[in-house]
Amino acid sequence: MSTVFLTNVCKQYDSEKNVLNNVTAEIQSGEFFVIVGSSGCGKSTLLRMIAGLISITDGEIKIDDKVVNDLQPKDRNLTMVFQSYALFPFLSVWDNVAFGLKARKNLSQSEIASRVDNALKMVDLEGLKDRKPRELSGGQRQRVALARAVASDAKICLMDEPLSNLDAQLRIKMRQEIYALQRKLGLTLIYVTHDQVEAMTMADHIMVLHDSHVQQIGTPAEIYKKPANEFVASFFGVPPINILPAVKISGKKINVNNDFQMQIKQQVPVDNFKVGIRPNEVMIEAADELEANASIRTIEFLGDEKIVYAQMNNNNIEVAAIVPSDSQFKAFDTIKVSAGDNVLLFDNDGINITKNAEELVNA
Ligand SMILES: Nc1ncnc2c1ncn2[C@@H]1O[C@H](COP(=O)(O)OP(=O)(O)OP(=O)(O)O)[C@@H](O)[C@H]1O
Repeated sequence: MSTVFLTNVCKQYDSEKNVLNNVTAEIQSGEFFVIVGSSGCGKSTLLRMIAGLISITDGEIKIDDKVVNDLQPKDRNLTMVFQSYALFPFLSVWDNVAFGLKARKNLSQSEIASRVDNALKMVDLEGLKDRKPRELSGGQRQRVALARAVASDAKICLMDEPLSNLDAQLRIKMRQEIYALQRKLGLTLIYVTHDQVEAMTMADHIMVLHDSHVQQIGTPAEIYKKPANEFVASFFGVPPINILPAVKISGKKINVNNDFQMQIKQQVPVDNFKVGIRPNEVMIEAADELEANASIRTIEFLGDEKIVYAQMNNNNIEVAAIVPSDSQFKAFDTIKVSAGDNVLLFDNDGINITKNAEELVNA
């Protein structure tokens, strides 16, 4: 077992403001847990506190039933993979992997050799064991860092943006390799990234950090379909969800951005609010200037589909719509924008006030 419990963890560096406030989470043994958020939101700080590399200002970190607040990193039974790989340039691949094991002083030569050989086999690097890091590609260097984590035999592995130095294709490949390795070894993996696609594709659970606070913890599907607030809704999805101001007309009928009216599935408890419409829920049709409520600015061709970016008539708001790639829209066309009823509703503080899909069935 290797479950990590965070309870009201706070961090304050020198300034008065807390970088992190009351972070509480339970990271289950054997799960792939992703911490995501924009640059500077405190992801690395949180990971380093779990590792024991920096102290926590307040709160408690527990691994299984042991409070580890004051334990040295080496006594926490975890391993860490950094963005920079942290390899020794003058040591071979084999020696890089063996280094941490030799430093422990409690392992025999043969135990070390068997662990290193096994780890290199796991990450498919047996053939390159005598090379120096400079003789490896970025992906291979990343694999050496992974082999080090595998050889350590720790059940908790912390990774800080491990793929950010790799090109897009290699990132996808390594993503799959890390995922497979995590599953095979049953590791509790805590993985930091700012990349929402990495988070969505790999995580069992995602923690979204913003503004020094946890915004939401949930499965990828929960985070995408039932975002806690406007920030979370906007963070996930490419292109991002469209957010437009709306007012209630009567019952379930609303006016969106003073550009179009629509029927939604629920009553809204406030008169002014916001509607979130994913680009695949936006409908557009050609319209003459009298009928139109938007005009097309640019179109991006993506192969099977196109993304149309249109300027709404009111409030200078741009809306993105996903349309089939054979549709004939072009820049500067005037169009009529509308939406299906599968929308999210946010109050003016950005809190999601959409009723659950289950409730909507009977609403
Ligand atoms: N040693 C330090 N002393 C003072 N402030 C720090 C220190 N380390 C980080 N910070 C500040 O704490 C905040 C969070 O930093 P952190 O590196 O944890 O963010 P991050 O989410 O990992 O960002 P990125 O994605 O850019 O790496 C930032 O405002 C940063 O400037």
